[in-house]
Amino acid sequence: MAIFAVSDFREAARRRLPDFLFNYIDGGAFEEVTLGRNQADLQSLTLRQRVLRDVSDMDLSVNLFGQELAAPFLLGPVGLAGMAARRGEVQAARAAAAAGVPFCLSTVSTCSLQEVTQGAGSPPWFQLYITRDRSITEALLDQAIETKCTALVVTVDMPMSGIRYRDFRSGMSGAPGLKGQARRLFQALCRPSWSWDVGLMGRPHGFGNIAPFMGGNTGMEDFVSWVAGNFDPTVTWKDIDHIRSRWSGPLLIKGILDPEDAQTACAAGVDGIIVSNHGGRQLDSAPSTASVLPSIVKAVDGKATVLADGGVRTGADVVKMLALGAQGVFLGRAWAYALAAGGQDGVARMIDLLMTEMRVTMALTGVAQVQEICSKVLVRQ
Ligand SMILES: Cc1cc2nc3c(=O)[nH]c(=O)nc-3n(C[C@H](O)[C@H](O)[C@H](O)COP(=O)(O)O)c2cc1C
Ligand SMILES: CCCCC(=O)C(=O)O
Repeated sequence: MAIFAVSDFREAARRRLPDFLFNYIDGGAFEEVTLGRNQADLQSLTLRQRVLRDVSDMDLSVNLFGQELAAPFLLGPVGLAGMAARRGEVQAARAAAAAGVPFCLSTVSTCSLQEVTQGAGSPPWFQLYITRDRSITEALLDQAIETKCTALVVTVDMPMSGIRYRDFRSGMSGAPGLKGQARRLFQALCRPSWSWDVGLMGRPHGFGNIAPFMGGNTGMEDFVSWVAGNFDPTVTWKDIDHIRSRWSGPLLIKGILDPEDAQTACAAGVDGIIVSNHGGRQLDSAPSTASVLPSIVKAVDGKATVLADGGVRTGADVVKMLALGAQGVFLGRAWAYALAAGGQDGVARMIDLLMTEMRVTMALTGVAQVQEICSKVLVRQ
């Protein structure tokens, strides 16, 4: 199908992926209220059209943590994204490296940190989950240090995995044993081009970084039960202090949605905060990220770099997040859909598309430099 926008990538992904995988990527927690709010609140913001301001000298580049980015967005951590296409995270990381934007590898990727680093020719950012068995967290942290990852993102909004009814309904989880396997196999057989590309059921992939800790188990239900058993409800700010003492590079906390938590994060010495509700996959009925971003930027008061994600599907959405005070934006589903639809080329195309949309949006709002984007590009409501 012809692709012009991220919404087309989503439709192409829906057609190409087996049902359980598309719904895992596309879905959110419980009734998906927050998932809907993220996009709806961004869409409800009105941009201010300005004219006759010479916007010919356009520059999208930004510097984050001493790293030069070609555009103010990056590919955020998406677990199991690698199942969307053969050696998927390597393909996405290559597209990101070629475009000059960072790629952040999830703890629960299908390709390992080593494979992604070798495949892309440079180390990615690494996203760390703190596991119940802290020796796993330590081992992952050691790997990130050895690999010289360019930033560490500690995700803190998952002391417990959110409940996603779509995963139950599709057979991704909640249908253990043969029944679940048979359902997923049937869905894969209905998607021959995906099955051919990734190998039946993504089997050759394994579960990258966590595979060594899964005791030789390689099935989807093994993954789901590993996750359920290893996410740790005892996590506190002390764990962040510990990670801060071990990690000297840029440290970001992902999953902040409250100004008080943002201030505590600054006091813990983090370099960056990612305002995120995990793409509406954790606390359903939590506010959209766009709605809380300005109050968090105010609370942080320049003590850390504030990034944001949630519902970003267009270049205009990126501009809006920056207008609300973010210094950079993480993409989630946008790149996962593109990877599913077209592998490395799909992700490259998606990045290019967002850059083009940003340029046009900036030109029509009368700004040429990313640094000029501020609340003035929004119509006050
Ligand atoms: C399929 C999927 C898997 C995800 N896995 C992770 C993960 O492993 N670690 C993490 O920190 N965030 C994860 N996230 C959350 C994303 O990093 C990001 O916060 C979210 O997708 C942003 O919302 P958006 O997809 O609407 O842009 C995942 C999101 C999706 C859609
Ligand atoms: C299943 C939990 C790990 C991946 C993740 O963070 C997500 O699916 O949102």
